[in-house]
Amino acid sequence: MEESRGPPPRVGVGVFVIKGNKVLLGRRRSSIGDSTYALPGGHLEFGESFEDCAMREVKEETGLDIEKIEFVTITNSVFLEEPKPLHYVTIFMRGELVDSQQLPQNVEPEKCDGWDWYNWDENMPKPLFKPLENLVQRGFSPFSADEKL
Ligand SMILES: CC(C)CCOP(=O)(O)OP(=O)(O)O
Ligand SMILES: [Mg+2]
Ligand SMILES: [Mg+2]
Ligand SMILES: [Mg+2]
Repeated sequence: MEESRGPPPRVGVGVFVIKGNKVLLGRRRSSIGDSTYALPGGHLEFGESFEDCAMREVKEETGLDIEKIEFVTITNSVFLEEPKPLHYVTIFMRGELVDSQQLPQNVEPEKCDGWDWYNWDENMPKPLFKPLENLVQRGFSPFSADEKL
């Protein structure tokens, strides 16, 4: 049995907040993926559904209220370049603004440099957070996803 080279995998939830043909991204300030561009999202907490976690994390981080939340895809990401090795399974969800005019707020400036809207398939900011880069590498689009849990 191979000895463990890091802590047990944890579960993250990343949320594609969709506005027209754009998605919301922010540059992380974190021990994990510092200075990389990521979706709003975070750790799945005890007893939470994927939908509840998506709604909570988006609200906590951007102040946005989202609806029509659905599963889109999943990644299995091992972080070996971080200060300590980490392993995350990330559940990706998609949601739409309840109020299409609502503006994102940078509610946790200690964790994020700020939020902005980007076209998914062109001029994406770099570098992307590893789980998101994994999706780009495999040609994923949140606009055409039809993967089901
Ligand atoms: C590392 C990632 C895949 C899961 C955790 O995301 P996060 O660091 O944004 O976590 P929180 O928003 O819960 O602080
Ligand atoms: Mg969070
Ligand atoms: Mg987060
Ligand atoms: Mg959290």
